[in-house]
Amino acid sequence: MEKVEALLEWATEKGIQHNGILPKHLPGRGVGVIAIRDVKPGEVVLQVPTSTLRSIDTVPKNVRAKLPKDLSVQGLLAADLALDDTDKYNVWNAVCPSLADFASMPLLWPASLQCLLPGVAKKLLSKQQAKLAKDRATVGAAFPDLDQDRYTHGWLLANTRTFYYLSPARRRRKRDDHMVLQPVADLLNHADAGCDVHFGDAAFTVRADRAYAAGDEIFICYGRHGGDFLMVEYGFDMDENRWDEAGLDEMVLSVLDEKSREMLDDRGFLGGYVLDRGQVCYRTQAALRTLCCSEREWSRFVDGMDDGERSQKKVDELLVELLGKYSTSIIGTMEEIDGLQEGEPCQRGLLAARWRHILRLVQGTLDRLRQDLGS
Ligand SMILES: C[S@@+](CC[C@H](N)C(=O)[O-])C[C@H]1O[C@@H](n2cnc3c(N)ncnc32)[C@H](O)[C@@H]1O
Repeated sequence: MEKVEALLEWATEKGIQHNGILPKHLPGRGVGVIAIRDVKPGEVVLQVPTSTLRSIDTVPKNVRAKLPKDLSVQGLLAADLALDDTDKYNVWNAVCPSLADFASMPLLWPASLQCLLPGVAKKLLSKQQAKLAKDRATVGAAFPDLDQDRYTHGWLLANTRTFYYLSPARRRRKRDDHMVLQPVADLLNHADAGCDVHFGDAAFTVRADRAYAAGDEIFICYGRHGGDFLMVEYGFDMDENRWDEAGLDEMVLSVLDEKSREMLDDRGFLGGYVLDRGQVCYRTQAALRTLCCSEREWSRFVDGMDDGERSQKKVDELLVELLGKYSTSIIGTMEEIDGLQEGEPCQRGLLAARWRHILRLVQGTLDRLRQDLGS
């Protein structure tokens, strides 16, 4: 762990205070941060002065001047990371993942695995691909000699390690312009609940949300993200995630006729169907109800004037039928993944894990519905 020690020495010189914690390699999670003694709830474990951030403001003028103003901040930070040939950030860079370490990101998977992603993840991936292609073309036009892999590496670092910091000087700028990179804090891994974090004008502060024993990993929460988002944006999924959701668009849309689609589109309810650990979303209830009651009754339901009780049994029966079919198709996809040789084991493993988590959500709902229906 010499690199980590060098980073901590460099960080301390820059005024970064770490208290009772240490970065450590953790199986399956790259580098993370662990407690090295018992930590009490509320204790400040890390403080990173805002003077150490890499942001839109620290990109050298010679880089910024060559790039158009409408380039995304992610694209700009990526250009800075890829073009930087000074040794200013060497110690920090040495602890960051290499391009090969990003193998689990679906963006880098072979197309044969990408096409087996769940629908929600596929949509997220296609937006991400378009964003990268746009940034790459813009930066490539200004810096034609820039190596593509170096740019992709910088782009993925910016994608997975930026924080949102509303700096006083830039309050009026658009949301994305507040993305910043910060040393040491960028080593904290994600959990669905984690330490309390606060960005003040002077520093980013991480406080223990609970007691940690020596050896426990210290997490922060990157946001209330479901597994599809975590997989595409960060390259991992979690076995336990209270915010996880399973997308149901393909399954629900496949049974809607033209008339139902029109009714739903008119009221802004076409697509975006999900279920989580507790329930099937209201949008799904509205969509399936178009097939289970009169148009008048449906309008009253979406206007909030009818609780839908009269049509609930029919909706639940339809759901049981659809979720049953969905389970069967997920099991088929998992068997297909199992027989594949394409891509790297970590890629196939993540894809299979994602489907396993979706299947668990779907089957949990199925069990509940069957119990309610007494079937
Ligand atoms: C901000 S960095 C955290 C530090 C990172 N682990 C490293 O090695 O530098 C975010 C990346 O960490 C990994 N990560 C974060 N939380 C994770 C978790 N709960 N399980 C697995 N990987 C995680 C993912 O690769 C993600 O893209």
